[in-house]
Amino acid sequence: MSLPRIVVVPPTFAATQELARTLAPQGFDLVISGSEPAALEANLADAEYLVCFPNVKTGDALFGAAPKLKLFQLLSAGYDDVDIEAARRAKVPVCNNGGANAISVAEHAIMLMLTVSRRVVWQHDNVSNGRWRGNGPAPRMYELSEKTLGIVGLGTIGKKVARLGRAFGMRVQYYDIARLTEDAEDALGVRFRLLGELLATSDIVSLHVPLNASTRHMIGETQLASMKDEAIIVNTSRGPVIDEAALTRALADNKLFGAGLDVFDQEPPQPDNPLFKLPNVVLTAHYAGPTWDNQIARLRNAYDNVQRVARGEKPLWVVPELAELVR
Ligand SMILES: O=CC(=O)O
Repeated sequence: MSLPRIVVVPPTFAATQELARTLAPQGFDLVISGSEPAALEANLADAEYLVCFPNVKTGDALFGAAPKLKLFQLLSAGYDDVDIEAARRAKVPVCNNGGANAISVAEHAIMLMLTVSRRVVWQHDNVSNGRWRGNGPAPRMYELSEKTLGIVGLGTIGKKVARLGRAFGMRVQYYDIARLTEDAEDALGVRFRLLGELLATSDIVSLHVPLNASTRHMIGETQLASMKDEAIIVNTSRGPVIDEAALTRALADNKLFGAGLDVFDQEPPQPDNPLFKLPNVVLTAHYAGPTWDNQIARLRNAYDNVQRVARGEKPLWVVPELAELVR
């Protein structure tokens, strides 16, 4: 009898492909595939499980090529690029990585808060170009301690950011469509605020919402204008959650102290993106997630879910839009 097939589409790094092999559970036929539709669809013909990133092009063609598919297991937290309606038609549950990257993304968010508030890029540029502290007066720099951190989206990642923020001595407030119980808020040390109140009263705002129709451009010109003059905004979620043009204008006009951005409207951004010229931004290349520790953690979670389904159990971390498929 042939073994159940898992198709894994890892990122292109050779080392990660090796990791995908090393961590794979026994008792399965493991196929490492590229993401090009033709090759992938050929590999999917007999596959019961697909483990991949959302850069795999989903749609009726992909699900049609995989008639035995029981689980579409993402290595990512976000699933905004996945064709959820096609998955629903094919009756295949889509699962995310179960919070595997919460630590890496939360640490990255804190790193962006620190590098923006301490003007690290300006300092590095001066020191490494022989200017030591620069030619003019030093810009203002801030501590995190005693500042108010506003977290937008208190899921697994947002909660981790809250804990780290508390460890830095910050007051932490949050906005989410679902409010915690008062006991849970007390245990985490956070206070609920409506979005408008949160934006107007936070020194640092950190975004941790999924991208969907209600979060696209949830931070636009009006919301940016309502923020404190010296506020910092950090985005490690998805670029389109912020109106990038409005943010660029606010930063250029010094309406905000600065921004730390790991995600952009378009990735990679165009070479003439005006954000590149601004002194008050720190930009990273959508690298908040993929630490090596996280590559391991998310493959482990993915394979655990595969084994769960293979045992006849329900998968964990099904995206809410498809919850009815596993009821
Ligand atoms: O962007 C990264 C992820 O969604 O995990």
